[in-house]
Amino acid sequence: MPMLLDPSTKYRPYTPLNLPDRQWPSKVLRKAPIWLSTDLRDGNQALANPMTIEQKTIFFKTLVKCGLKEIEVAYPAASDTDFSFVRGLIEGGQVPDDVWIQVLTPAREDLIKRTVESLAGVKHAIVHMYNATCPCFRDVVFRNSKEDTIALAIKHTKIVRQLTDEATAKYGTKFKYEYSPETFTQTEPEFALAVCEAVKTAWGKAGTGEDRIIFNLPATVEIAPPNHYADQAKREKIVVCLHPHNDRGQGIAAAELALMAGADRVEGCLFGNGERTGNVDIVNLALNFYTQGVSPNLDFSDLQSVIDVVTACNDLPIHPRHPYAGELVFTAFSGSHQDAIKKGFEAQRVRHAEAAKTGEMQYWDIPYLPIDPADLGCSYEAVIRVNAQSGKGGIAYLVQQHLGLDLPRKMQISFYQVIQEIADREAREMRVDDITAAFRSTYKFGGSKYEGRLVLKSHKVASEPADESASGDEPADERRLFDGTILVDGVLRVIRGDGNGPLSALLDALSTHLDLHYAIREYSEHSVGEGSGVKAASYVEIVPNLEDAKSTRKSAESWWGVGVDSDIAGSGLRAVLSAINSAIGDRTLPELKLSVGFNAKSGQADVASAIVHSLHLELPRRLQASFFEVAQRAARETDGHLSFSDVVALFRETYHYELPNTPGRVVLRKYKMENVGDDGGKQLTGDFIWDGKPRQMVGHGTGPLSALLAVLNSQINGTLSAREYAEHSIGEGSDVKAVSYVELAYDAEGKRTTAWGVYSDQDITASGLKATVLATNQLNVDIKPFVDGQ
Ligand SMILES: CC(=O)SCCNC(=O)CCNC(=O)[C@H](O)C(C)(C)COP(=O)(O)OP(=O)(O)OC[C@H]1O[C@@H](n2cnc3c(N)ncnc32)[C@H](O)[C@@H]1OP(=O)(O)O
Ligand SMILES: CC(C)C(=O)C(=O)O
Repeated sequence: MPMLLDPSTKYRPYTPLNLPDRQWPSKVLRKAPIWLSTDLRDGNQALANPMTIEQKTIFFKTLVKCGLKEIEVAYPAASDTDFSFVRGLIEGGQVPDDVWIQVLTPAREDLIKRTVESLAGVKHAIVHMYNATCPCFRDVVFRNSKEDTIALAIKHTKIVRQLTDEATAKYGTKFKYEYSPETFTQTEPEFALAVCEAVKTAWGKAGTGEDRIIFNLPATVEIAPPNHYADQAKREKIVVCLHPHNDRGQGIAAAELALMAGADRVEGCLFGNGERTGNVDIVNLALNFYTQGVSPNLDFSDLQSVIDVVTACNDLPIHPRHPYAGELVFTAFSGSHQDAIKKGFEAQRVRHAEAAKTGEMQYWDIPYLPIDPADLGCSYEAVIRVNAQSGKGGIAYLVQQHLGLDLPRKMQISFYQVIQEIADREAREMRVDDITAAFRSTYKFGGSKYEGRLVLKSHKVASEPADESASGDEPADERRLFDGTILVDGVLRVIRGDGNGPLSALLDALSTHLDLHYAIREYSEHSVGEGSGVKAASYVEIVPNLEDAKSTRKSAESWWGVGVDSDIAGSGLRAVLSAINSAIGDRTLPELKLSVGFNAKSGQADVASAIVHSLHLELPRRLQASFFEVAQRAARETDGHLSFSDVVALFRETYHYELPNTPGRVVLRKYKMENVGDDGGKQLTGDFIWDGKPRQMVGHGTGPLSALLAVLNSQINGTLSAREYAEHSIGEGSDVKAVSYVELAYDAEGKRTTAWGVYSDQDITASGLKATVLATNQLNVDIKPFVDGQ
């Protein structure tokens, strides 16, 4: 059947009230009403499977926890379950002293008796009686005249009065009386008033404060706009109570307008459960007050646990778009919303910091979010969710929240394209984990799982004065020398470069050693974290290094990279490698080939690469230079060529590195290192072998090496001194070892000779001492003759 073209032939419009001097539309709500939850009655009676006693008990406790002080707990005459539930609450002492339980009864003597019986022994109770008053019910359901209807209400009010007086005498119960002209909204207003007047007289003890009679105005069926309902909510020394239903979807509006018109109390259910389209939603109403800065006197700070109880007990879901409580209400998918929320949070942070200084109010003012989700116990996790409708702002917000990285605007755009492409291709929402994983793998960021083809293993950046001759009148900037070990497709390589800063020095090294020619177009950085754990985050945009600076700057192609490190130069270097990893894709990189000797093509760094790759030794720069000379000499002495393994074998031989039976005139067999004095001085007591003879000797110094040098210098003519010392670890976990590099200078008879010692040991002090002994044995030291007994 089609819908009617002229519905006026079937449906009568409501009759509006003519109140030309109504004032309430300009009133503002500044105080929350008295709340009554009727979840356990009106809500319960509307369920396909009414709640069990256990469910009602859990629900009741939740309502008490939320701060409800008046709770309609049952229609006790309806069923044994409802009656027993009320008895259980009272006998089990589960009703707090400041909570009034309310019970509903129709205007029938047998049912009123049963109802009041259910309340035996309670401290505070509200008996709520109803009879329908509108023409349709008078004519059809009760077949009563107006007079009969009033008489019914009077008679049964008197019965309630008598029974409650008896209960008060017996148990000391304090009662309130609530009367509902059911179907109030369909009743002639003047008749509803007449019934209420008659009931008030019949009750006979309506007073002030707790003795006020409650007149409830049920919108049993919502039939008119909310202003019409509000027009009827006038007050006269009574509690005017609202009981809105939601047939026209106006329950909230009707309650708010009627409160503006002067009502005092609202009956409703959590999340709007109840007959048909439900009762007015108490959570929604209460939080509307809250967001106007008015305390609702209810606590929904753990809203999810309330949702869990209510949905389990009612066996009804909450719509995902339900105000305040729906799963999606604090969620923004669309780009412009996300962007506005992100900007809103940033601006609010600044505004609140300022207000904290001046003592001004820190108001909540975030686009699209009328309430702080945190006030309801929700995290911001769900606020911004990403799908193909989302923009850069929301994605950047999630990266900031979850990785602590505040991406520069252009990088946001670049990463947005990555996410957009995945979301579109896979036609699905991108969860936070998807986004952070995409970020990590795009920028090779965050640990070995996301490593790229180039990985920075260790580096040093040194400075040296720039070439003065080239600098004109201005003082010359310092040049930076980059020395690093990087993993290139799994092969450790030493690379070196120089530039006017650490990043350009790295780019120079990549250009020299790996044929990668890029320039930096944009760079920014910020700190991450606070206090001693603070780190630096750097972002770079690289472009191909083209012939001229202008084309380079204007390049259409660019790649972004990010790096985090406790050291700001380190974070920049990592950011450059992150960007380079994106730029190279799967392009083939030049392999490490050694060519030492005649027509040599390999430099010091290539030879050092062979050592770091095979032995994991990151040689100090001067040792690289020294060993390079050794290698070149060896190449000249052979056929002019050294293979990769020849170079490694040559290193081992030259420095007796990890060879058995290390030869030498001086051997340190055992030692003991002790702290002496108050200034951190060291005393070394060592079992030595000097020219084959065992000797125990003691030396003092400011550290272990100087204590050893003191022993050595006491036994030789001339002086040994440490020129350079370096150390690093090799391996990981329980296999970790320390390797020490010591360069000694020997000054004797006006001549200086130098030599390196390299030693690895699980004990870092031992590695330094033994490297020093090895260096000593490389030098032709003049050992003093031993005097017996020394
Ligand atoms: C709008 C609301 O939400 S009102 C509350 C509605 N809630 C409920 O009805 C749930 C609980 N109700 C029940 O369990 C039952 O209906 C009971 C126990 C109250 C009564 O059961 P029964 O005696 O079997 O009657 P029934 O369920 O058929 O109710 C209709 C009778 O009550 C009468 N009635 C209905 N409302 C009222 C009232 N407020 N006052 C007096 N009588 C009433 C009807 O006129 C009808 O009487 P009739 O049999 O003489 O024609
Ligand atoms: C009994 C009354 C208050 C009622 O529930 C209604 O009319 O909706």
